[in-house]
Amino acid sequence: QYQYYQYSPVYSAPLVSTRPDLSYVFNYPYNVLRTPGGEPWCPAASANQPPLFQCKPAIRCSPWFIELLYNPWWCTAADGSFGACCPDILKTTSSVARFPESSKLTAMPRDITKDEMSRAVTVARQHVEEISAFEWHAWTNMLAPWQNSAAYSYSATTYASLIGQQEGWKGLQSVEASRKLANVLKLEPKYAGFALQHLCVKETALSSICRAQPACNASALYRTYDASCNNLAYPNWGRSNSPLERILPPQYADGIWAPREWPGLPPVDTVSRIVQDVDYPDNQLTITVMHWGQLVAHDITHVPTFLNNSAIQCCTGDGKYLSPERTHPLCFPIDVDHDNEFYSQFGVSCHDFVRSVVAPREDCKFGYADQLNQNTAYLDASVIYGSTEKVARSLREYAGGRMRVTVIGGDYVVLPVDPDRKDCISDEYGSQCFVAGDQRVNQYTGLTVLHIVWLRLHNKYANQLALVNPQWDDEQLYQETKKIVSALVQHITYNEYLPSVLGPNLMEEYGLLPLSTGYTYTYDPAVKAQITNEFATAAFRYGHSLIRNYNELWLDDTYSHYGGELYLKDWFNNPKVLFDPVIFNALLRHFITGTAQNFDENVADAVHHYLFKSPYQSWGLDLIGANLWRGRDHGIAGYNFYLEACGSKRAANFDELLAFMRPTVVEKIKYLYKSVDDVDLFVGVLGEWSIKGGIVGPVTSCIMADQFARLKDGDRFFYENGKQPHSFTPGSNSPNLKIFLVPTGFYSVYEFGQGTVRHIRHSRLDDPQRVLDSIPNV
Ligand code: HEM
Ligand SMILES: [Ca+2]
Repeated sequence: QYQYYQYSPVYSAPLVSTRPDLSYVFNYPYNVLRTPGGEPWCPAASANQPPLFQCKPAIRCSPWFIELLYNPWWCTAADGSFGACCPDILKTTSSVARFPESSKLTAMPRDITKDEMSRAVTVARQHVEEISAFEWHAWTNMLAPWQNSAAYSYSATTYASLIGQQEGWKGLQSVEASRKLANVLKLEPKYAGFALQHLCVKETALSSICRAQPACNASALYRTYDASCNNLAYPNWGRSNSPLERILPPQYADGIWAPREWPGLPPVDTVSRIVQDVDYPDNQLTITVMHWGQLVAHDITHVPTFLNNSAIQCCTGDGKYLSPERTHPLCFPIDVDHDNEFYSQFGVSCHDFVRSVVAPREDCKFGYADQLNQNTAYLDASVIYGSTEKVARSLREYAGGRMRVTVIGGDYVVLPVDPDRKDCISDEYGSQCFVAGDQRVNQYTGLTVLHIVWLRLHNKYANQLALVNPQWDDEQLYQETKKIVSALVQHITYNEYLPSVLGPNLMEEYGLLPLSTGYTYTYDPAVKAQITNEFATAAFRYGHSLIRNYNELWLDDTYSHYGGELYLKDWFNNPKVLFDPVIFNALLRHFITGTAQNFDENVADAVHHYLFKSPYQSWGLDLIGANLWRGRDHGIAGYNFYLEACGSKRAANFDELLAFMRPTVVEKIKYLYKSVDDVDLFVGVLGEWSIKGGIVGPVTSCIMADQFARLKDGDRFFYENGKQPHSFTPGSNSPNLKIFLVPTGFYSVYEFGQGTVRHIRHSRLDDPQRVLDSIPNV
């Protein structure tokens, strides 16, 4: 029943390997290293034999989980706990910046006159006003998705916040003006988006759309709410509501913003139909790997969709096309094949889909469209605290450094409920939505549970800090706690999550492994810690393959009372069950013991056919189709181009893809795509062979490792970063200091982060009961 990862027969190393990997560590003759009594022991430190091995609490050896699984090397750690022998990481060096920004500026065919420029701007503005006017038309004709439809829930979790909307309308003006200019200059699509970058928006009537640079306080001890000023030279880098970065230039049909759509490109529904729901539980990963991935995704990226007065409707309630005059100009509905095995049962031919918000370009030049990231790009726990000052402030209690909570029955603590947010499905309790640092908190019950755990953890630490630091006021308690909590989120991600996904070799190569002791000094202000479009739109959506259809509910800690299943498809955008502590605890138990689905091209029906299904419908939307369509909406180039960017040769034909992708996928797509260059990037993400020791494949891991190297080396506040005014101080045994320092590497989350679900692998490395015991109630 269990599947092992499928490694490529041909291919097993990272695409570009410029530095030695750590595999020699595991060729170490460990089985000779035993005491005469047969007890395993760890070799002593030795100068000529780095890296040094040590017996540590097992969780600190989690980057080497796979090696430990096959070559168990257990020992007793100094604190008497169950330990493992693994290398010490004393220094990391990153090979980040693989994708140096290549200047693709092409010459302008001729100069443009002031008059032509201002005419283009005027026409663009008129066009944007017409779009706006449609809103009024939609409003008066009651054109909006029905509140109990999948389309409505989809919009509820993806629509733009107020700032996102404002930036979006600015971005739209710049994009529309670029389109007009490309027409005036008769620029070919291939060059238009580049040539126009010679022209500054600032010098036109649109100058007010350009974002100002905030003034920074270089000695500030804490992160700003919106991540501005993290990079002192480029204070807008990684800031919320700024444009995504790109690894490769886009391939828009018109060179500016028309979706990647040309003759021969197969409909995304046809491509999505190669995906099936086959139940292969993973033999190594708990379902927490899936959840943690989603939480990380929601910390670092949220590309919202357009919205004005209300949610935008693109199809009728029963999945048919609207007439053109009733279709919103920012709709980009998905065509469902008439012979789709699933949707044809319900006569569905149209899936709601709204285009992503575009932002004014970072340099405020004209040119191709870049999409907006509404969240802070840094892994700074914004998923818990918010990505803007307004949201962050609305979540604080303003007493004792704590966050607002809802307390039910005296001691059951959940997230605050927002009486103004009416977009969740819930009957018994009315429409009750939780609020958190990220807007998508209600998307799925499991995700909401993680939000609650972290909220409680914040308040637990704030209370502890207040005890040892009675002189601290609310502000200092909040900021110090937030600093510790964001350090934990980073540590868990780099110590436990990423090694599972990328494998230890790539972790080493990109300098991503947490140190065993001391600080890192790899912070480099030239590293741009923005999220890449390829990462958000394709690579990091790999996690959709790990989703399972249901959670098993065990009602007590001895796992003897089974309470049935909680089906994902029944609980989208509906947090109602979490008002019951029994369900909350049962879900946590499942996080620890339940398996994720195996990573492959099979995806759970819960998201492939029932995404955002409401209780009043028998079908939902298709996340796989949406991922593919989103890639085209963002103009993401084909998989083949990323093979090249990651250091390989482009595949000349479909057979050459077999070195990178599983034959089960290649055999199907070769009949769908005309050219191997057309294959959508997300198809490659799902279809690639796993790299050794990791989950994802060669190109996906290349895009992901680059991203997480940016988020480490480009983050001035990265928890391990030393020699900064805000750096954590090293650990100390002094009782007063112990709590509020996160000494880099000296403590693992195991010792420090009691109360977090940070349990990535199966029980070999950890004791589930201990994790459960440590989840704080308050
Ligand atoms: C129950 C689980 C999940 C559900 C229901 C879900 C649903 C969604 C939806 C509806 C979108 C927006 C699609 C679009 O319109 O483009 C999305 C985007 C995304 N998902 Fe998931 N997802 C889940 C789990 C995950 C996991 C496990 C990961 C990663 C490990 C992940 C990573 C992402 C990323 C990176 C995006 C793009 C976010 C952005 O930039 O706005 N998701 N997901
Ligand atoms: Ca963030």
